[in-house]
Amino acid sequence: MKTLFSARTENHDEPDLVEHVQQPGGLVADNISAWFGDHKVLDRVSLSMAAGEVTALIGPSGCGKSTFLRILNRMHEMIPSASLFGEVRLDGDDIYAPSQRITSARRNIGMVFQKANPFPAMSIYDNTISGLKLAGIRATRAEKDLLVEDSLRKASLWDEVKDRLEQPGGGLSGGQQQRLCIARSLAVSPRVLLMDEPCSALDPTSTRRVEETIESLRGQVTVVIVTHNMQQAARVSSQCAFFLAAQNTPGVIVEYGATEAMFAHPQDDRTSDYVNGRFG
Ligand SMILES: Nc1ncnc2c1ncn2[C@@H]1O[C@H](COP(=O)(O)OP(=O)(O)OP(=O)(O)O)[C@@H](O)[C@H]1O
Repeated sequence: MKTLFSARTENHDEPDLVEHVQQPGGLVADNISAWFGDHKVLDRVSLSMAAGEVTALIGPSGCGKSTFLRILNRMHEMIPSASLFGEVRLDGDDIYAPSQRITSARRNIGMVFQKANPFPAMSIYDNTISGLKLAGIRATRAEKDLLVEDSLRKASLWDEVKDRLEQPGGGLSGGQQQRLCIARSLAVSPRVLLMDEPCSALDPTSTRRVEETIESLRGQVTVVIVTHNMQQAARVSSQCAFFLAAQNTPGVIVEYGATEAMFAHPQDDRTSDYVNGRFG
């Protein structure tokens, strides 16, 4: 992913024009435990998410997949009662180290939510680049034009909206709004994109478009996606982690590996039961 724009870095007061290239990052979660108050919801979960690959997190409701995802970009700590133990490293750098700014984690590790959340009254153009200001990135109009087109193309939305970029984002269909949110995340050139059930509110056609978008991002950004849809996990991911929380116990990863192998020859009976729809 290569984008030309000016960046205000955390160490400089003045923006300077840089050729900004962000490669996909390898993400490692090491020994993660998490709590809401004294309710422990994850127990010593470790997972490597390979750079440029798509990793799917699957498992029944309530086993801690979304909590784990939020820990990967420091959103968990926004919940007042929430706490965690363990380490998350992006290409070896601990994102929770005291020297690391939360804004830097968010910039490098973007997130797309279950429900599309564009700014409804803001134009499609401005929605796409709305993350730049927050990320401290400045760009000229010409650079923004390039970035808007590039991001909307990556999100497979450009052809549908190129003639109405000044119209409000809220006027798009649900599926288009979700792809607009993906474009908005991509515009700040993240190294990792987290997706929390991004298709659960979409019809089959929109779901297919989002899956095509995910497929096209392979190699450009590391994707971690939570999904309840086993077919979707099989279609889009190369790696898969199966989470499970047995009754009244915190969530753990039961099995992790190449998606194809996990679906064809699961090692654990519980994985087999889940991927074959026998529970959950
Ligand atoms: N904000 C919160 N406050 C208190 N408890 C929470 C909060 N968010 C989640 N939990 C609890 O943490 C546990 C894990 O929830 P989480 O949403 O991470 O699971 P999940 O596997 O993503 O579920 P789903 O597939 O239904 O989205 C559940 O017991 C849930 O009730």
